[in-house]
Amino acid sequence: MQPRLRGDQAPAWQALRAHAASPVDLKSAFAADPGRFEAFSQQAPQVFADLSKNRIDGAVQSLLFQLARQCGVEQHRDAMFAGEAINSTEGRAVKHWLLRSPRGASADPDAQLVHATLDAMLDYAERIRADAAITDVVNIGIGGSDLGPQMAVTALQEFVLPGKRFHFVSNVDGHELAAVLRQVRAQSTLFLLASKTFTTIETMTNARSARAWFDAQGGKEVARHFAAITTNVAEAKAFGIGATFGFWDWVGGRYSMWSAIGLPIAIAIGADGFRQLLAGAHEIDQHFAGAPLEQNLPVRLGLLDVWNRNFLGMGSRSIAPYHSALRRLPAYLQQLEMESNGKRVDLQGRPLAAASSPVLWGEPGTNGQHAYFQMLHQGTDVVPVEFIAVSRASHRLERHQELLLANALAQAQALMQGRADPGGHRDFPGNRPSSFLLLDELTPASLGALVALNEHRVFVSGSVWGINSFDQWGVELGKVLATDIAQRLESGDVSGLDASTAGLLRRVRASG
Ligand SMILES: O=P(O)(O)OC[C@H]1O[C@H](O)[C@H](O)[C@@H](O)[C@@H]1O
Repeated sequence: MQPRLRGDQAPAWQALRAHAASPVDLKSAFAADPGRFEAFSQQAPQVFADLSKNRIDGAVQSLLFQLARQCGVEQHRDAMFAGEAINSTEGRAVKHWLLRSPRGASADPDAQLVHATLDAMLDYAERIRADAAITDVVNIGIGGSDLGPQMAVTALQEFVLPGKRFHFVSNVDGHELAAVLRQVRAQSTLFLLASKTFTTIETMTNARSARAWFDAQGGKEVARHFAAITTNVAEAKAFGIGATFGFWDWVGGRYSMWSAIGLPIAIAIGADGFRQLLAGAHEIDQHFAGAPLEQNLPVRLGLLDVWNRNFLGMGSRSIAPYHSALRRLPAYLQQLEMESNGKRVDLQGRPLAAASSPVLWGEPGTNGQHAYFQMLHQGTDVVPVEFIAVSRASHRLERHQELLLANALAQAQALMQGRADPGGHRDFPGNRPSSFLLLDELTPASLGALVALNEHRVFVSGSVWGINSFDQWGVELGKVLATDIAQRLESGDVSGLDASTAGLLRRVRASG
């Protein structure tokens, strides 16, 4: 692939800077243009998006599309879908999209393998679903081997098979595993050991402790109670596990819920449900691959993220899902965006001249309103908010859904409009941007689409920033140092350590 132009070196960047010097005032923009909502909203597969409450106008939007074209975002996208090794620092292709490509739809050489593994994984999931003796499924994994399955099983609780409980153990903190082990019995529990590398210290420690507990409980038939999901099948076999499901180095951890890492989801919602999740994501893949930039929602969202970050100087984005089942979505999106785009050098290893990933954070609405929305309305920092709402509820309780949706709409309106009050304390400045994503219903398909939409928007902003969104070297140093410190905690040796680490280590040992 041709080297691409980094966003800050593209001609459109300077033109956007000029526009940012006199940015849009939202209230006057709505007053001046009755067509603003139509112009800045769109229905994409499964997801409707209203971007009109962002501080953009037609000129900014078209410059952003120029920026994307000048940076070669389309060629970069096409290279990903062609299976090129765009994860250049690891020399890997990026093909999570292939995991949701329907049988026969892709000519990629790995397509058959993907479907054979998917079939085997879904068969296994159906067998576990039919096995009434298994009442508890404990997923042991961290990062991408935890957040996706946990987020999706939580989000799709309405679709979860009654009679099975799902637990997620990620932290090396033994309190987490101990709390789960107190609730389950060896003979009725299935442990899923999920780790792309099968070397992650948290997961291996939890896996060994779970296995020791199982043996101590007199657990029989280990192969029936432990399964593994990994790209490192040899290591999993060495652990003495029965069923092992593989995936491949071209699936990034944070992009892996579509692979066998999704096994807890498949057990929870069944093979058909899992296929719908994949189908929803595939709809967005096709949209991203084929829609013109001007009507391409992941492109529009990714460019908006660039605009807010680089031109309006907004350092964070708040995620506000107005559906309590989406409560793990902010955590999921944190890894997706911040591990992908939290980089400070470009593809050639040169320091970036412009800011990259914002900080993502958030809690479900309406809870957040009673906690930190104060800051969103009146704080000194302007934080763009992404509202995610679902039109139809799956419960029949009266009034709740209307009130929930009314609050989502009202918060977006209040951020935009503000309210003048010369008293100071009661003054709302307004002109605070937000986007509003709307799903008709929360289903496996719409969740799949929502997640894929976010994957691709992260691709787009990362592409404009000229970074590798698919490596994560920044997590390595802490892991190496923790291994050294773990040994020192045993031995008490503080030689060569900085004074702070040495002092803390002594204190921890003295009170431990
Ligand atoms: O699936 P594993 O190999 O156990 O990795 C689990 C997680 O840990 C790593 O440190 C990375 O930061 C994540 O991207 C990854 O998802």
